[in-house]
Amino acid sequence: MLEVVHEFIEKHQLLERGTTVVVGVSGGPDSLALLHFLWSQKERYDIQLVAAHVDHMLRGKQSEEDMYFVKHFCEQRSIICEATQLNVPVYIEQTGKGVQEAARDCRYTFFKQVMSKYHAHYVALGHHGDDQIETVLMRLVRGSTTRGYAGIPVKRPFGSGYIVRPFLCIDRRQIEQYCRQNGLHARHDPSNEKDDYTRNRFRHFVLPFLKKENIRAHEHIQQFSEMMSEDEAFLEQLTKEKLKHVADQKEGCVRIDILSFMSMPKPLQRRGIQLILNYLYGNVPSSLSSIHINQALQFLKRQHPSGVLHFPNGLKVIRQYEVCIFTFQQEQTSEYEFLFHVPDTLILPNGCQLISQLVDHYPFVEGDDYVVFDADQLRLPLRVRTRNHGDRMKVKGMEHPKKVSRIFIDEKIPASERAQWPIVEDANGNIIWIPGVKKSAYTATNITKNRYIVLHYKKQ
Ligand SMILES: Nc1ncnc2c1ncn2[C@@H]1O[C@H](COP(=O)(O)OP(=O)(O)OP(=O)(O)O)[C@@H](O)[C@H]1O
Repeated sequence: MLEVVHEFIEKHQLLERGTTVVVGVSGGPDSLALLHFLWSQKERYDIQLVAAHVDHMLRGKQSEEDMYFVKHFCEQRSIICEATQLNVPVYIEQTGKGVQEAARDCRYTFFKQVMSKYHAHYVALGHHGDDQIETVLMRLVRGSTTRGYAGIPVKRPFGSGYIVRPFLCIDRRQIEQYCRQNGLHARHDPSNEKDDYTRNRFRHFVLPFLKKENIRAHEHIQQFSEMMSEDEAFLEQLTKEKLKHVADQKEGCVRIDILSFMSMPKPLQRRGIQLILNYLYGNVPSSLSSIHINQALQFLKRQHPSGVLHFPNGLKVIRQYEVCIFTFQQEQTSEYEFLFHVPDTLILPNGCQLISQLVDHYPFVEGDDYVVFDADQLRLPLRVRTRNHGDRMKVKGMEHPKKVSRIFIDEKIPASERAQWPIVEDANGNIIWIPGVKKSAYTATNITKNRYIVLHYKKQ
């Protein structure tokens, strides 16, 4: 086992000579073996060690005992130990995060503090080859991004240096063997047994089958993960270069030229969307998934020239003809004007739809979201646009045209929505309908004909 790990460290340049390594030690077999391994090899690598342990205060007395266990283990070997108790339950209450995510947040913040205190270059963690199998399979089954399918990275930037995982090349069985050979009696975390965590179900049901097929399955999955990471890094770089020509970003807003974007090869389109989302979110929310990337791609491809997609945390994807804008900005001042054919479905920048239909009898539809016109009286084509200064409409049942601005006020349309509200006019420039608000005098009065145009305003 030792040689395999040495080769792996060498291959990925996981440890630089003369540096300090913080080892995250939970007290379980994996991280205890890692600490012991690096301690026994510290002359070979010329490294200083600091063990870092976090009691997440989730398992009462038992997790406190884990902390004393790690401290004692380090004392016996003169290893510096930084141990702390962090109140994860309170953090969960404050943030509403899940237990695993919350514990991880707290732990990683502590690792950064320890790193900075000791000017360390590395945080070494005890993830191993079986963790890798579980992670890759779980992501394939649940769906993830291309970067996600690559699984757990061997080395990634973190704080003032890197997180490294020297044990990804070996599996649980080899670690247990190492523990036995070196007389290491690790602590036992009962939450690893429960089948109510997805990971544990993969561990208990899928892994034994794979190991039976091939005892070295972890090596192959690790190779797959490394190949995926390399391919991904290359394609991401390529995407970044291409994006420079089709997108521009300013003040938390990205604008892309749709035609040029869609002329990029498909694998770059997908990564392009991912990069834009990474850039805008900074920390991509967990509610964002590959489904959103697919949605955005479909949205760019479809026939309709306009519309809005709503993504988590208030991010909007707005399509306006040949341009698509990704933005968190609330106020969209942009005016619009669209031709509105019959029949057609128009998706408006406010996310609502306008649907037109030609029917052969008078439809008895009610409310301000529907309007019916006599097809022989209406001058086509229709247009849908935002309001203009001085707009007036002949309101049904009123003698004089009424100012559109007055109608908005009387109908209590929120001021913030008026600039984006659709107004429908005929080919003569007469306003024939304010969808969802008011009908005009141009609506059909004779109900015995056989050609009517029905317009429907479908709110989100
Ligand atoms: N409470 C903790 N304090 C410090 N480091 C931790 C802690 N929990 C996990 N780690 C680090 O993160 C790695 C992965 O954690 P994970 O919870 O997936 O595994 P684990 O079951 O805790 O592994 P181990 O056998 O090391 O206990 C651990 O191997 C260890 O390096």
